[in-house]
Formats: sequence, structure tokens, C-alpha cells
Amino acid sequence: MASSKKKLEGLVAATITPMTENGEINFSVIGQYVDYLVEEQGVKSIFVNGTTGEGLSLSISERRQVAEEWVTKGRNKLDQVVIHVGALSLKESQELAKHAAEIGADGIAVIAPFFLKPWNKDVLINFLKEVAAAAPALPFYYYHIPALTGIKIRAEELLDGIQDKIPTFQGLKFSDTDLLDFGQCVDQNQQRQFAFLFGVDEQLLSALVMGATGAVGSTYNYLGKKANQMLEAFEQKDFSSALNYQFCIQRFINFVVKLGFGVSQTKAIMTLVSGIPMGPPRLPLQKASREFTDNAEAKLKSLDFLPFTGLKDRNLEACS
Ligand SMILES: CC(=O)N[C@@H]([C@@H](O)[C@H](O)[C@H](O)CO)[C@@H](O)CC(=O)C(=O)O
Repeated sequence: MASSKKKLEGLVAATITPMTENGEINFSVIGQYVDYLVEEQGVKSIFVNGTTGEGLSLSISERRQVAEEWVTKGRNKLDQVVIHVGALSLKESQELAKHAAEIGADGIAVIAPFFLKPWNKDVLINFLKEVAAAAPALPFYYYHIPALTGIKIRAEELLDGIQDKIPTFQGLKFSDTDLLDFGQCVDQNQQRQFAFLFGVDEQLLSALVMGATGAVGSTYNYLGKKANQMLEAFEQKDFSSALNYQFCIQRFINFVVKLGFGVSQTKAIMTLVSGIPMGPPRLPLQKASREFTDNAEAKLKSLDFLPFTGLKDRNLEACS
């Protein structure tokens, strides 16, 4: 069985993998990055080597080193470190799962293999089960991200009876906009034992209403503070303030989505907001353009999302 650790909840930052201008991993800033998340954004759990972390663009050896660095630097500072160990090769996935357990991670997550694909729920579960078995003491999360994997098996179907097959199953990271599917996952979990982590940051409030227990996302790296205010307002049943915060976050995300937004742009924004150099992404991704960064900076300032901009009084867009 999975360890009886505290349930994963609240905001979880999908970490960026910092890189040097030469495309090597820049391990030297990870300690600073942990402190930034905790102290400046109030985010105390992380999801490593996922989409934002370019996990599938790293070698297995790099993934192991990155995981190790986050666990080491996060010790006594972070609540939970979940490592994404999904891979196209079952063997590689198992190796990474075993490694995550050895280094003392708090959980593992796996996406569906997306080149030679599982064609139905049972096959997908068999794959996940084999990975989970390589780390029998670690909570296991399924990472549902159909737009990127192309695996359209509904999460609610997958969850039906999953703990009989995967005893360490602890929850779902749901990166999709299908709130019917998400709601039905929560609805069938009557005992409330699983974590339901929503992964579409611009829609988090709707998912909270539907029963999300937390959220994993890229924007919590630099908008964690604002998202935490939304969670707090929701918790206090102050729905009008919660909506105000969600709209505010949406204004920024909507703006960057229209410019073209993905992992490369996340790296550029995080560099700008935190001052920690995230570096360029790895091919096939392309570095965000100067124009994108300038526009994003102006928007962040107008929303008062950049510290010490002093625009609060002048700007109508800024959220309280
Ligand atoms: C497709 C994608 O990258 N989605 C992001 C979101 O946080 C996304 O960036 C955000 O909602 C803005 O659209 C996360 O779900 C990804 C994530 O958690 C991860 O990096 O593993």
C-alpha cells in the first residue's frame, strides 16, 4: 500500500527545468527556485519533469538528476515532491519510478504512453499498474492530458475500480477542460480518499466547485500568490472575491494565449517575474521571442503582477 502520507492538496507548481544557454540543465538555480516558490508564491508542493519541465525531452539520466536535485533542495522546505515518471518505454518508466522511491520523493505520476498507444482502458491500466508496482510504497497519480497524449480514454472510466488493480493509486492530475468527465471522477469517489488535482489554471475555480482538492499547473510558478488568494476566498465561501481572482488570472492567461503560449513562454515569464534565469527550452521547442516577453511584461505590470511596479493607483486592470 502507499504510505499514509498527507493527501496532496492546494497548489502544486509544475516546475520548469532551468537550462543554460547551451541547453544543459542548470542545476545551480534549483535551490533558489525552491525558496522563491515557498517564500514569494506560497507554493509548497511541486510536480517535477512533467510537461512544463520538458520531462519527455530529457534523457533518463537527466530526469534522475533533476528529480534528485528537487528532492534534495526541497527537503524540510516543501510539503510534497511528486515526480512524473511517464515514458514510452515501460522499462524506463519503471526505472524512474524505482529511482523516485529511492531518493525519497512523495509520489509518482504517469501519463499514458502516446506513440504505440493503449487502445482501451484495461490496457492502459495494465501499463500504469506495471509502473506503479516498481515503487510499491509511493502514492501513484495518473496524469490525464489527452490533448497532448492523444489518448482519449475518459478519466472517469479509468478510475472505476482502479484501486483494485493499482493499490497505490492516490489520485488524478486532470489536465483537460472536460468538466463532465472531471465531475464524474469526483462523484464516483464517494469516500473522498483520492486527490483530484486540476491542471487547467484558467478554469480552476470551476473545478473547485466540482470538487477539485488541489491544482497542478505552470502558472503557479509565478501567479501562485494570486491563485492562493482565490483558493482562500473559495474556502471562506467568498465566491465573489474568488471569481474576481479567477478573472484576473484569466486576463493574463487569455492575453498570452493569444500571443502563443506554451512551455517556452512559461520559461520566459518565470525568468521575468522571479529573476531566476530559466534559460531557453530544448528543441523541438523554440525560445520565446523578445516581442512576446515585452508584451507579457507590459501586461504583468498593468495587472500589478510584477513586484514593485507601483502601478496600483493608476491602473484599472489591477486586481485587488
Ligand atoms: C498543457 C499545459 O501545459 N498545461 C499546464 C497548465 O498549467 C497550463 O499551462 C495553464 O493552464 C495555461 O493554459 C499544466 O496542466 C501542465 C502541467 O501541469 C505539467 O507541466 O505537467
